[in-house]
Amino acid sequence: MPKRGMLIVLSGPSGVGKGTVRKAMFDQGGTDFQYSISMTTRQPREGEVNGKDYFFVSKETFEHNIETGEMLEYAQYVDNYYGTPMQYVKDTLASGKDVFLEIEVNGAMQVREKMPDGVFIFLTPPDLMALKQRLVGRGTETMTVINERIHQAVTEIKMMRNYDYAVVNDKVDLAVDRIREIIRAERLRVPRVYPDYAQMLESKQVTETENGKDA
Ligand SMILES: Nc1ncnc2c1ncn2[C@@H]1O[C@H](COP(=O)(O)OP(=O)(O)OP(=O)(O)O)[C@@H](O)[C@H]1O
Ligand SMILES: Nc1nc2c(ncn2[C@@H]2O[C@H](COP(=O)(O)O)[C@@H](O)[C@H]2O)c(=O)[nH]1
Repeated sequence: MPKRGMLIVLSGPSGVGKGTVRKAMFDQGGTDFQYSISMTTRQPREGEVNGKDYFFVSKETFEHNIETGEMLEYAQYVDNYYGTPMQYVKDTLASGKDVFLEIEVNGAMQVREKMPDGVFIFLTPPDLMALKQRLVGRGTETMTVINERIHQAVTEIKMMRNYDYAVVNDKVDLAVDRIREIIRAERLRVPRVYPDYAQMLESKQVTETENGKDA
């Protein structure tokens, strides 16, 4: 059976640069993360492609998927549903590949409950003014929605303490380097949950004794 892949969860307020940092990291190469495409009821932005940026679905479809237990996590964020389809994450991790989720904080905490062996990283802006400038600069939301997202950001930033790591996105390249360092270190750490190495070593000794190797 292949070793299970690593689950990386990147959260942070809307506009902090999660997508930008993730794309820069993937473009640089040297990592082989499988990006989990989220499902949402929000309307596609100009240039967004169904099945690449998101699975864009109706509210009815999303709610059906919740009822049938197909979502690993989901949240309502500023009037829309966003969530992670479970099957892709499960299958990909089981095949030994690493999975990258880019999701907001309430969803991330649901994942943490279900998969505590994941690595949870919170991307922060240098300050709220920079965050607002990034959202305005992106030009994808109305000022009303931007203000709602900033309001939400204040609550989200307070949840940073529930993460394993906080990374400041002051400069994209620096943020990428910091995330790479975290992943490098995480690959060396004793697993938090599974497998239990101590138990594995103990059971190996017993097996070897049973096989007469210690005799
Ligand atoms: N370090 C940075 N310095 C300046 N601008 C940045 C930085 N990182 C990202 N940006 C810009 O900020 C805007 C928002 O970035 P991005 O769309 O990646 O954010 P996001 O966190 O993925 O947002 P959302 O959660 O809404 O999808 C973009 O216009 C991007 O170019
Ligand atoms: N809980 C989840 N949050 C998600 C998911 N996919 C994206 N998001 C977050 O939603 C907001 C808004 O996104 P936008 O594309 O409308 O700007 C942002 O914080 C995303 O990270 C998901 O699957 N689950």
